[in-house]
Amino acid sequence: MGKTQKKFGKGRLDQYYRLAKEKGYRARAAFKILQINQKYGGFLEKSKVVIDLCAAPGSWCQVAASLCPVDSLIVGVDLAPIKPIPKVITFQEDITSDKCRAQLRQHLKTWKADCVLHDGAPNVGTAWVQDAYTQSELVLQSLKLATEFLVPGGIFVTKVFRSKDYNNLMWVFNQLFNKVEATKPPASRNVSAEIFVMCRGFKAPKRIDPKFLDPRAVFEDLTDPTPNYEAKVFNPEKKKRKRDGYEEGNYTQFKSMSVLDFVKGNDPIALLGSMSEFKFETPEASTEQPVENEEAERHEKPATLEELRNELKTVKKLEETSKEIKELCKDLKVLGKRDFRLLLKWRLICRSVLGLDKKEDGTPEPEQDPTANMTEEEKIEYELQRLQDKEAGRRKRERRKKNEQRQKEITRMQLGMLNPVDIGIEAAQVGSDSLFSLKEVEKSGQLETLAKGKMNVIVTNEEANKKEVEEIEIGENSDEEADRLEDELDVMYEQYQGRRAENDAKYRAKKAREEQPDTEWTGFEEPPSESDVDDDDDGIKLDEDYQSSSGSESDDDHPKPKSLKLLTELEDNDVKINGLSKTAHKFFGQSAFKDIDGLDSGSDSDEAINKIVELRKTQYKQNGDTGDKNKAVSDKDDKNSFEIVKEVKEPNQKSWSDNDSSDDEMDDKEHTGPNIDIITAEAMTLAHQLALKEKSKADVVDESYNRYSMRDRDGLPQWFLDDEDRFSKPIRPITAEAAAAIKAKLRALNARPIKKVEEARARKKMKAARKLERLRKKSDIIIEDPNKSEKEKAESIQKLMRKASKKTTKPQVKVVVARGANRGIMGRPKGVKGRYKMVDGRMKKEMRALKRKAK
Ligand SMILES: C[S@@+](CC[C@H](N)C(=O)[O-])C[C@H]1O[C@@H](n2cnc3c(N)ncnc32)[C@H](O)[C@@H]1O
Repeated sequence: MGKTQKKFGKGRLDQYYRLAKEKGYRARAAFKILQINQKYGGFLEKSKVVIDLCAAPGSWCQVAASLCPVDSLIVGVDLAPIKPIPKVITFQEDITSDKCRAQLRQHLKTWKADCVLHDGAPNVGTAWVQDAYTQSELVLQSLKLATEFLVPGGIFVTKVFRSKDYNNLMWVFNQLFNKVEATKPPASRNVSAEIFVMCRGFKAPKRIDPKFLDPRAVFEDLTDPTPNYEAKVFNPEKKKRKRDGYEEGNYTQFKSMSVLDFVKGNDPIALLGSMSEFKFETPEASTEQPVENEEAERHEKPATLEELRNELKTVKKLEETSKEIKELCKDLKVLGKRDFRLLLKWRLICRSVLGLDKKEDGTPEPEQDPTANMTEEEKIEYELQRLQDKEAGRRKRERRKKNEQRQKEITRMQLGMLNPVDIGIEAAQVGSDSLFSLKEVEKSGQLETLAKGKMNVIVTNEEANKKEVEEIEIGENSDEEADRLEDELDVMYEQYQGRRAENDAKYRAKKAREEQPDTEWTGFEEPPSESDVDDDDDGIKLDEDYQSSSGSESDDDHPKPKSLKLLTELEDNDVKINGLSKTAHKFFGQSAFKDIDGLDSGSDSDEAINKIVELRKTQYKQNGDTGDKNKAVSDKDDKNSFEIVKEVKEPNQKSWSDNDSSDDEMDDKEHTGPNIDIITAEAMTLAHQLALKEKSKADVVDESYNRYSMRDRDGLPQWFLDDEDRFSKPIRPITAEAAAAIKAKLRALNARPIKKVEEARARKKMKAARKLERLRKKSDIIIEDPNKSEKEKAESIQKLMRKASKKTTKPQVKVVVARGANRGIMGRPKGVKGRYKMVDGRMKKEMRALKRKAK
């Protein structure tokens, strides 16, 4: 594929771009210096020595060469190589290096420059590694060279960017030049932040204060010679939020602050989101990144250093300030939602210990018993309210837990994970109360001990209860707050995803794909009726997949409502059908149990299982006898598996045995399943293995029960789940044959002629056919001519054929490249006869670009 050059960025194909091409300038930047030169009285025409700093590709040098007096000296330097320009000396060097200065000196000898031009911009050349300087520093470096090489009264033209350094630079220019003016030539795009500064009348002082040319002094010291950090801590100035970049004076990504600021601050979420570290130091010691301390501002009396130290001591001493909390504070950027929640809970504790907890409106919370001033009746009411709130909180937690459980169950059902545990025994009971529940261990505070390997420590019931009570108490106070914060975090993540979707088309496409239901695994699906497919949206389809997995009988027994929602379906999960739990009922409702009558009538399970075994045996026999096409893929299947049961093939159903040879006979029209094209080496490997019977359907199903499929997603933050989905997936083996097959397939695909070629061929064929037709007609007329003898007729037809088969050659147009002696000439180039066409390297690209634009 040809590399298409981006020509539309910043509207590259503007008039100056075209004009530069026309005039043979190497860059449109040439017009900037032309316009500056024109505005300031044609200083280039009077300059006998010109230095062009950061000159590549060389358009400013070209302009200088054309405008400066004939015998003038023009020297251009750049990090990137510059192709030779007549009358210009160029070399490749970093303008900030001593080598560059030495080389300039060598070229200039004893002369001084009338004019120093500088159009440098870091990271636009090819030498990325060396481009370490910022624009402002580069300007200062060029000024340094200018001061060394300029004649008194000389001119310095430089490019600066609108930034906070702009004023400082202007200040320095004004110290060294008589007239300093900023200008933006029309050729400079409005969208660009660049401005050109015209410095005239170099003062050429005998001694220049090195500070003027020292970036540290110019960009920092001038703005704030003696920063008073202490003042910043105790009387933090209100900073304006910079929505368009880094905070002023803060260009580092790593931000740390005192943990006290976090505890006392009003917006813990914002701090958790923006900071990298909370230090266990007083704010005094962590002044590198002064932050807004609104709390301190709100206080009438700012805390003294001594008070801060005491507060920090108290916080450190707290039992809750565990090792884990300290660890979490060290790197906030890697924390997950659970960690944030821990930190926020811990913050609330610290706040209550420091007596900082205040209501939103600022009124202090009553510190003593709130019922102290109440009447007996009020006390009872208060107590009732408290208990009600407590109960509501408990119910809310329970509800959430139940929902999570339900979600888990749905996922299991969707994955087809039906095992004895799920039949009759609801998975809910296995979750949190199980013996090895880490949550329980964590709650009882034994996680650390377990992690160290001391398994013999046993928690007494009393201790565990005490801890639990404490936890609940803390939880109750902060639960609402934590819920709110959790919701906020979720919203923030959603917003982030939204922003990403806005900017990233690939991401949007991926999300859209993810939202499509997975069509490859149809499970035990019944063929959906046409109306179902047409009417229902994705959500309902999911619902129906789920429904259909319960087999066709269930359809008869319980007529399926059209828009049955999944949640409503599961809400009455406890309902018993035919003495079985709903899950069990669904399991036995699959088509595998279709022919077992006893099941529906509620016969006992032993009887049902006996029937299944019986049925399996007969099916097995049948398969063996008749060599049934639909027999299970492998005979070495596990004895207990149901694969061996003859599959009732529905016309629309696509099954694993589709790759059997019998399928060749299947009518294509009938086959309405998805036409799956094998495009990955993994899939091809699997297909080979299945075709060669190296693997059975059961193996494939078995393999799908891996550590990735049983992933517990409950309570995990979405960002984490997203990451897991991206990176934590099984690596399927591929064989060399499969890889070769896919490669060959792709090669064949690439070798296919593109549509245009195919069309051209067809046109050619059509023309030939038409020509033949015409010939036939003409020869018919000749044959039917009664006035001609047979000989004459034969001659005429032969003549006709000769004429038709004669190749018509188009007159050749000679292509002359406008290079060397032919460059820029008008009229016919020397030694060229006949038709010719002048071309240059750029023309082709330009024409293509124009066509593209016109399109
Ligand atoms: C906008 S281009 C200059 C265009 C030039 N005036 C022209 O008309 O062709 C900026 C140039 O600055 C150069 N540059 C950036 N940092 C440099 C450095 N430290 N030393 C020398 N050249 C540098 C880049 O290599 C790049 O070619």
